[in-house]
Amino acid sequence: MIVDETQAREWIGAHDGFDPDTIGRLECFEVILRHECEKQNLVSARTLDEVWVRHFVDSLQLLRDVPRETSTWLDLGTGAGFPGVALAIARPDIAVTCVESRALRTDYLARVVGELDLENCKIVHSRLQDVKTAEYGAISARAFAPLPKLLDLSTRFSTRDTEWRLPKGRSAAQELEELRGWDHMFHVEQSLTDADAGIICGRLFGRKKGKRS
Ligand SMILES: C[S@@+](CC[C@H](N)C(=O)[O-])C[C@H]1O[C@@H](n2cnc3c(N)ncnc32)[C@H](O)[C@@H]1O
Repeated sequence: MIVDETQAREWIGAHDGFDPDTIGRLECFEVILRHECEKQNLVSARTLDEVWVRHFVDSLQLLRDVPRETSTWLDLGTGAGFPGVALAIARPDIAVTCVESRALRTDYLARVVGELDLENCKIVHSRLQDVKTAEYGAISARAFAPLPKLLDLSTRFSTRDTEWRLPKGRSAAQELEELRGWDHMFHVEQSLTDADAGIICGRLFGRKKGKRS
């Protein structure tokens, strides 16, 4: 378990799958995030004492067991940049598309992308419902929507090979247990940043025949 900011930095710095500039870019991202938090409500105030654990590691742990050749990633409701922008920083070889409906947030996200020169990160200002359908190698969503609604909205971006990574906090096991009407190979993985939190991981094959809920 990663419990403090020092451990979080060490975990990221020691990760041989991440870009060598990851720590430096995350430091720049942190500066912009803190500055922006004085102007708009982006993350809960108490998590600003633990940005590296609660946001950076919490985002980057989603790369665990994602095949190295994965080249496209869709992040739903990116908000302050999590997990989408953090993933784009650590993995410049993945084209990350971040969808966010609120203009104040996408203006800020576009500034982050510009200042960090993140050529692999595309910010889409739109409701997810209005985004053009395309297939992605991986899909993530943190604090976006309850699982059935999330799948309803985003299954059109998935193939049978798409890796889903859905941090769900304490409700992960229950949300998965209660999911009905979908063929999937999801399971819950323990979060590295919170002993009580889980991440729904795996693949989605589509709706069960004849089911609508
Ligand atoms: C609770 S925040 C989570 C933000 C970020 N993923 C995080 O974990 O820090 C949910 C975000 O999803 C965005 N959102 C909600 N519904 C959306 C939709 N239909 N399409 C795109 N973005 C949406 C909201 O504007 C908000 O920024």
